Amino acid sequence: MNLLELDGVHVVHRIGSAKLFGRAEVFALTDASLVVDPGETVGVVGESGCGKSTLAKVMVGLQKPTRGTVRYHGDSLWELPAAQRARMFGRDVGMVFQDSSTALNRRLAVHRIIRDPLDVHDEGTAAERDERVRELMSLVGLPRSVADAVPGQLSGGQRQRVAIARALALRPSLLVADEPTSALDVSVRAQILNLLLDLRDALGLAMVFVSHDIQTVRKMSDRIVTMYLGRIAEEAPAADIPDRARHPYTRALFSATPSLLHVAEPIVLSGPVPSATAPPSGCNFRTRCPKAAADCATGLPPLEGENGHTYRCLHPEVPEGARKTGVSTP
Ligand SMILES: Nc1ncnc2c1ncn2[C@@H]1O[C@H](COP(=O)(O)OP(=O)(O)OP(=O)(O)O)[C@@H](O)[C@H]1O
Repeated sequence: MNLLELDGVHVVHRIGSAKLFGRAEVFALTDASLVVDPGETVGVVGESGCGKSTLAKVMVGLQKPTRGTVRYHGDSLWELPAAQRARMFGRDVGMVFQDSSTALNRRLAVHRIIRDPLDVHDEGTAAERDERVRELMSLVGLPRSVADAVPGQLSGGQRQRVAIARALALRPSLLVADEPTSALDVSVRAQILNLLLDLRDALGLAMVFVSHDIQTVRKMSDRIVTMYLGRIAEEAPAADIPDRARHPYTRALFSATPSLLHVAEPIVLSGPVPSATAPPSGCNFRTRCPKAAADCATGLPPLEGENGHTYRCLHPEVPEGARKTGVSTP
């Protein structure tokens, strides 16, 4: 059974006021279907505003889908009673956010922050909780000397270690990390990424790793999902990305880093990213796609592909030819 399954999930935000300038709809996530299996790492990558954080929030139950189903261990989460849903998410899914300086309660000492989920879920005796906090601090490489410090007294890297310890307190099966290193100094990033990899292996965690840094996503992930303007463009085993990528957006994203995708010239996308309030009809990438044709404007491209490598594109790249010549012609 899948650990987590998203089936046709849409998230639409209604913004504005009917009295002032009128209401608008923001299509933050459109028809997202995705499975996370026990023990695997799924990397989610895409430009700013493409819906990565929305997808992460849906996965941890912080965002209710406007439409579609989220199943955890086969149970449809939003059909469960609220208390049961909260218990399930609280216990079995941990989340680490981008900016630990705002995600952690700045008035609480480190040991209280890490202990909080144990208290909320009434886990063990007081002595067992204290012991678990000591164990978690050691697991994430925090010295005992910072147990009484408040977040403001810690370095950015130490704060992120506290956030990771708290997320792991209840021994979750899944850790969702949303840009966990983008607020950190470059020198500290590798340490936190290595820590996440070590913890994943030691604890057998499934992990969803969200980032706009494609190099990092590629290093961390078993499978990679590329997102564009609220939609999943392509999903593939990490070994297929970028060389065997079929969606032009995936290739464009990776061609910006020549060490990852060798093309004669980077594929420069034309025009701005359209607004999420008025995404283009048909394939929403067509207004910037080097391979766009007239048929891309009508209807959502069907999901194509096999063996865990799927994409939505009517004119996909042909990997062999593409590897030799860059972007192939439509
Ligand atoms: N609460 C909200 N109300 C209105 N619009 C929202 C809300 N949350 C997100 N959005 C919009 O939904 C879209 C997707 O946002 P999201 O934060 O998921 O993207 P992202 O890929 O994580 O971006 P970034 O990399 O910049 O964090 C964007 O257009 C964003 O402005």
